[in-house]
Amino acid sequence: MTVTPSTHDQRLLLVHAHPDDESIGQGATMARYAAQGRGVTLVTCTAGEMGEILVPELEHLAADRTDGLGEHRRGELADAMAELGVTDHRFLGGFGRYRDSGMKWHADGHAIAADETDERAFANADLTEAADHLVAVLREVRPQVLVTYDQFGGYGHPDHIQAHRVAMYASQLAAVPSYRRDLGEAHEVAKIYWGAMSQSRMREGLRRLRAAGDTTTFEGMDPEGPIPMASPDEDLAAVVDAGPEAAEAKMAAMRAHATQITVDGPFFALSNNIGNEIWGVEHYRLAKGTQGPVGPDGLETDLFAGL
Ligand SMILES: CC(=O)N[C@H]1[C@@H](O[C@@H]2[C@H](O)[C@H](O)[C@@H](O)[C@H](O)[C@H]2O)O[C@H](CO)[C@@H](O)[C@@H]1O
Ligand SMILES: [Zn+2]
Repeated sequence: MTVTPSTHDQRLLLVHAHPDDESIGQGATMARYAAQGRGVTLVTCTAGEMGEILVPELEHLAADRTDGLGEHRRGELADAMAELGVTDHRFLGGFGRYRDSGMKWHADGHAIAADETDERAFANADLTEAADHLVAVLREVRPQVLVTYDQFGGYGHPDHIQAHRVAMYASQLAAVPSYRRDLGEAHEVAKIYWGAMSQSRMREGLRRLRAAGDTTTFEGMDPEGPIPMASPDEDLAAVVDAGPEAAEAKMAAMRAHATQITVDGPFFALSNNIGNEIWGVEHYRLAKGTQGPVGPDGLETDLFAGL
């Protein structure tokens, strides 16, 4: 008799660069899988120390002032995990081991991006050393499914790109029995997915926003023109429609990241205009493994399909 793992034996591990990425990218999937009793582990590579601060009374936490934003976002992340029902969260190498590298085009003008000599910056980390921290977690948790960014980090943030590289490299190293036996017994992840945005769904959402008279959200983007950073349908392998409860949990988790996401910002404009259900639908590209049973659209509806 083939013994198939119950949902309680199924484990998903996600690798993200900053607190907030997990909720934005896969918050609904995380909430649904946690509610189903599946194991959900989040590894966050930095504490987001270099982020902007959208809450005026917290501006003193900025990196070039008290540098307290990382600790504050640690709390935001804990609140977001509580909203999603996720109980296993780790910082890569421990809290503060790797620092947010910043971005050159910081919204309020001062470019607080780490330079290439800043050894604390995640983007400058030694790839093998960073991957080894993740090898230890992969060999401990032994997930069947791993989720991270594509090679561009979704939109090109250096920490996202580095998180992709660390996740993909660590998944290979973890599977080699003779590699770093001190980090645990070898484990091969069966399926790896990259979070993705559906070009057709984004186009549909933009059309509805513009039809509802909203010309400011994603200003300048033409619904009939190119949709940056989105994947054509033929590149997608899975769509998780996590349902309304998970969508609400995802929105609550995004709200928890209050220094990064404002409820009147573009993240919420879409749902304010066309309904919250859009947040419950999350798309994926398959980077490793075999696509399991699919629906009429040619997409899996579950990341453990076929396992
Ligand atoms: C979603 C995400 O990856 N956020 C990152 C990103 O934040 C952006 C950054 O502060 C940029 O300067 C702003 O213009 C933009 O609006 C923000 O989304 O980069 C931050 C710094 O590395 C990081 O902390 C944040 O989590
Ligand atoms: Zn990020």
